[in-house]
Amino acid sequence: MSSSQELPPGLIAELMAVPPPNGKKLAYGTAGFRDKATLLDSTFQRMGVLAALRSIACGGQVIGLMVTASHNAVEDNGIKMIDPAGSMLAIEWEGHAATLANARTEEELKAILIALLAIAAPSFPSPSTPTPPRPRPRVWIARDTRPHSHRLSNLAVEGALLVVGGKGGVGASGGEPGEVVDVGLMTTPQLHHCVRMENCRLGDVRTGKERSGGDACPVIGGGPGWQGEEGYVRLLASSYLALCSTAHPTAHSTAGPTAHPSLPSSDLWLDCAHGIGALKFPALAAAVNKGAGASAARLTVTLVNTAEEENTLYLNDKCGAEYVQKGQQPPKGMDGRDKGRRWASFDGDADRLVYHFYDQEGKWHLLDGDKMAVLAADFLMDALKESGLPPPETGDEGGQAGDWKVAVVQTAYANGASTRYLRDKGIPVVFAKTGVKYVHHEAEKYDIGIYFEANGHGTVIFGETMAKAILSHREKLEKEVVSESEGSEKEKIATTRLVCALQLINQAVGDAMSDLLFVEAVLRLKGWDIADWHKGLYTDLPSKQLKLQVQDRTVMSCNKDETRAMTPGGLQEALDVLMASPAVAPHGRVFVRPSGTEDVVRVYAEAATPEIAAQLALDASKIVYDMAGGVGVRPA
Ligand SMILES: CC(=O)N[C@H]1[C@@H](OP(=O)(O)O)O[C@H](CO)[C@@H](O)[C@@H]1O
Ligand SMILES: [Mg+2]
Repeated sequence: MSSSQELPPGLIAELMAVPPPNGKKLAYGTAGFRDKATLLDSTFQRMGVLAALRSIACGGQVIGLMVTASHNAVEDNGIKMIDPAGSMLAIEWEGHAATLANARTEEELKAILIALLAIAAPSFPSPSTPTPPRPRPRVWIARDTRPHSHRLSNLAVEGALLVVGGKGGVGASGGEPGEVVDVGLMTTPQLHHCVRMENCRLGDVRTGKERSGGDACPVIGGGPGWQGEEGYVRLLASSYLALCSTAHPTAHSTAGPTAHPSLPSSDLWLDCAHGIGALKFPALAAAVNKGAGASAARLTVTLVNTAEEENTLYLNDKCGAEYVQKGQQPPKGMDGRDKGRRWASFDGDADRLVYHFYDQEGKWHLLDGDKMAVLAADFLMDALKESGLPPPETGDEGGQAGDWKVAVVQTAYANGASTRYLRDKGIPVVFAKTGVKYVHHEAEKYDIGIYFEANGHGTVIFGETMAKAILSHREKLEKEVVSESEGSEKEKIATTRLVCALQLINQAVGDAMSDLLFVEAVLRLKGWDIADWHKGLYTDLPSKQLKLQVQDRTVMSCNKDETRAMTPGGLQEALDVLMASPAVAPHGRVFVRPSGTEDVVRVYAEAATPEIAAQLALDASKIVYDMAGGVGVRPA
């Protein structure tokens, strides 16, 4: 059993010297800890400690810490942990994070730290099972461009060093100190990628067995040096270019977009939300254009709302994916002169993406996460059908390729029209609670799980069996004697498209830069520009989102997919009356839920017209205000 003697010397004293914020119960929410930056010193230091212990628990694999508050205003900051596979922190450790962050006395700190050490590195007292050597912990820390991110990142580094050792300290490993690397400015998805790839390269650190060279990752297959930020750029640029090159010969020519007016213009306007995307996208675009030459794959990007230096003060201010999607409005820097231009918006840490444009009549349109989910699902289902991929090894004869499990995961916020479109095309749709960890976890249950929350956070997850099947199918096709049949050419193109998608799309987490390249490639392959995409799939039902403050949002609870409020009693019944009214039925729907990232209750309504949707949202807000303890001015 571990005891306080096992704790690194001085650890408790160091943590007691930086107490948690008064009167605050910290929760590790959908996106880690997130609050006003001035309240988080203790939390950052302790997350450094926790990351080192998590690394020991994971056998010395790299654990990531991302310092960001994503789409929140600049005065906020936050920190979230990245597990060895580049995924979000295992849900069972979220509780440990909250207990450690909220510990106020020496006893509370000792209790949680000893418990964590026992989990991370159980010692076996009996001589027959000698305690295995404790792995050397490894922690990588990255940050976004907020003015306070660097200072807070240093606190996390110091916290990690208290456990890892270094600075002359003896690491928890008892032997030589581990490693704490400040990898500096990165987008959140870049750190997810770097953590995943480094652990793929390391192989099983317990045995020290390095993976054979080139096998960068069991899911996306071999490839020279896809580790690190440079590897990230190399992987995305090469797979984007390979995807664009699968255009059917008749559709594209190397003469560039002007050769085929139906092709999208290579011009793209990118609203960077004054965030990290402005610093990181140019390197990716340069790598793309180095390989694109004058071909249709070329990207001519105009950056708007940039962040020239590290401490931007206007992060997400009247711009960025959250502002555009929630407000259904163009970002600053865009106006009616932009008719027909293809615009995209990142959020502050470049893990969310939405598209938008002014049509020739000067009307502004949003293409949100639902539009990307449907574009991706359409494209990948067609590629799967045309690839000739053999059915999964189901053990019984006669399996059909249709046995691969593909689904689009949506949340209650998905526009009803998108759900209808997918189901009408025979593409399975399942629902999950709102929050990246819920939809990501649900998507992992499928061979291809597609999820894009309406706010633009999303990705496509290929299961390992599916990924291996796609890669070996391509290998088989490449070895086949070149057959002139159109069928085999079609199979090759479709299979290559699946491989490129597998490698281009960030498998670890929603990634605005990776998603943008995927959309740009698919638009080129379909010969669509943004107006074609907007009208080529389905027409959104008008919708409206509101949020209001209540005394205590935990009085509200919802059912499994958050489409109905379970408490407070009577509230859902009142909403049902609104939805049953002749003016609203049959398309109108409204739901309310407590936010997991802000101290608000969110309201979403959609209906046949913008006016009905707005009125429905307002009437629902009044019911929430009256029945769930609204504060401030009653909605009117
Ligand atoms: C309506 C909405 O956009 N909700 C967002 C928001 O969660 P809330 O629990 O609604 O605050 O932040 C989450 C983390 O970024 C994201 O996953 C989710 O989609
Ligand atoms: Mg974000």
